[in-house]
Amino acid sequence: MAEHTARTPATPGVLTDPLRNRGAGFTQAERDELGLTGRLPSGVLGLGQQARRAYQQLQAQGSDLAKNVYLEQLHDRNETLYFRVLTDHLAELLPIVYDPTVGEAIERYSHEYRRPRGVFLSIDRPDDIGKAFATLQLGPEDVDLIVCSDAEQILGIGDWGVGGIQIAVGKLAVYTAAAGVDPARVVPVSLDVGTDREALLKDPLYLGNRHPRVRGAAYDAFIERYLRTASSMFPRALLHFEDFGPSNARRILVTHGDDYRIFNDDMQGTGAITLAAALSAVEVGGVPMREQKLVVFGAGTAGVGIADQLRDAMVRDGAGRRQATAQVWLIDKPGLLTRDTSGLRDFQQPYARDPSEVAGWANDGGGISLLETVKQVQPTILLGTSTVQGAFTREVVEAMTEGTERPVILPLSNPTSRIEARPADVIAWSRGKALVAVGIPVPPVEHDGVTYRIAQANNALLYPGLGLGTIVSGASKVTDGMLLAAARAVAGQVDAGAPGASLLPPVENLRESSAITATAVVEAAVDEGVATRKPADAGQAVRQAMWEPVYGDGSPAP
Ligand SMILES: NC(=O)C1=CN([C@@H]2O[C@H](COP(=O)(O)OP(=O)(O)OC[C@H]3O[C@@H](n4cnc5c(N)ncnc54)[C@H](O)[C@@H]3O)[C@@H](O)[C@H]2O)C=CC1
Ligand SMILES: CC(=O)C(=O)O
Ligand SMILES: [Mg+2]
Repeated sequence: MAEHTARTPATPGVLTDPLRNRGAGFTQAERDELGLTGRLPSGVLGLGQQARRAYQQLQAQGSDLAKNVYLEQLHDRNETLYFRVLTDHLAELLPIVYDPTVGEAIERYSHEYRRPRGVFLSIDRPDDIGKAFATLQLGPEDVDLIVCSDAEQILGIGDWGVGGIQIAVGKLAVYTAAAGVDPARVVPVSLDVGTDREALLKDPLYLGNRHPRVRGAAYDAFIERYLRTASSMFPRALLHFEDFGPSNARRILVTHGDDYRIFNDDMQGTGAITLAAALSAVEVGGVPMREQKLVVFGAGTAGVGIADQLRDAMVRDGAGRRQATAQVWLIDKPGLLTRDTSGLRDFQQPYARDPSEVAGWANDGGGISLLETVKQVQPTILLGTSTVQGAFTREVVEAMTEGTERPVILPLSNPTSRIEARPADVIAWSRGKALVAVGIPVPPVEHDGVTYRIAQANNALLYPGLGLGTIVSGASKVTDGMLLAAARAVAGQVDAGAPGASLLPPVENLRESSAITATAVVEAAVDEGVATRKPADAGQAVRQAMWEPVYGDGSPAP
């Protein structure tokens, strides 16, 4: 077979650089100037026309996964066009580029693979971290944000090895579409430490490291090296951690949170968006925050991250710290967690109950159940972060409704196949009393003549604004005060009191909502003394910083 030689016809670089490529959007003058003469059909389309054509092509795809793949290919060809399509149809396309379809794309990564996006760092080649980042050819001032994942706990679907790069890509797409974070200044990273999923290890097409997950000192050293290298090469970058396993997620944040500008979305972002939903619910339900009683079903990264933030909110509302901690009950695989539960993890310990307190509770030998706990405790809030579909049964919801006037029920597990209860069932079983939020987009529910809009308590409603505020303020870290400010800003955008009203703002308004959240975060960063930039008008600074999907000269596209 003939080898390609140096005489192979070249594709002009600008057509293969998604950040600069405009395809048929290049004007004749631009084509001449950029060496594209004769390399495109004669017609010149405006960005709006290109976006309409791309949207039509998208509609022709036969499944959500095919739409995700189509959009990723567009992303790799022309980022401005990709983001124009995404922002024009944000509510419709968020579930395609992000939760829940991104879960499928991750599972299918090695099979659907077209071309790489991001930086792939391997635990087998730790010396290459700096070299890999250097290939980006970006300077110390050029990066605002890096999202990394080691993919041990992707959404609710577990360990997906190198496919986890797509959660970093998806999270970054949302940062840009929802909050205008500049896509030229972000980097998705896969931290490939191996995988424990047999099916991947045996799959001949699997593209990641073909060995079990490396744990212990070698893992910690790899993470530390990543943090050191990323933050010394890109000192302004916010380092977002996504979908790590529970013990690593927490340990990394606790160990390094004071030294690096780290944000863990599954703990902090999820905690803050759930706090926002709870703040809205408290307005409706009338029970003050300091008196809330929270049962967490699924006491992992997200569940305990949320518990911590709700406990802190109770303390700020006047409860003593011990008291507030005692108003949280954690349930995991062994049932209600008590101090004598074996295998209790360190972050669960503060909430473990005294065994004498629950000695008289029903225990079938398999532990104290969710239903028994709800009956005994009469909680005001029930949280699901377990990945166990259907765990919130009719009996559980009815017991919640008997115990409190307006129960707050939050089945937050993703994707759809993992949700603890369907919102329509929760509304029906609670006779319209429950205040509900879930992790994925769901249509409104009709019950007894009322239309219930179901809030999407997904961290995507909060982290883009939080990240933008962190970038605009140049905050040296993400403080609890910034998280609280973000939660309050999100909650402040809704009036949850009207019948059937949502607890959180709609995704349709995400760009505006993120701007409001980012402004509050900038102000909090200044107040907390961590801002390195202190704009006189935070709102104006945020809006000016928001990247728009338009071509070069910034003029609106036809
Ligand atoms: N809505 C949102 O914004 C977010 C939702 N999540 C969702 O929350 C879920 C959990 O995620 P992570 O906390 O990251 O995972 P994780 O693995 O850290 O936590 C899950 C916990 O549920 C427990 N669990 C499993 N089966 C159980 C059972 N039968 N009974 C009681 N507990 C059980 C596990 O032992 C573990 O402690 C996922 O579905 C994820 O998609 C996570 C982050 C954000
Ligand atoms: C939304 C998200 O971060 C998760 O489900 O893991
Ligand atoms: Mg996550």
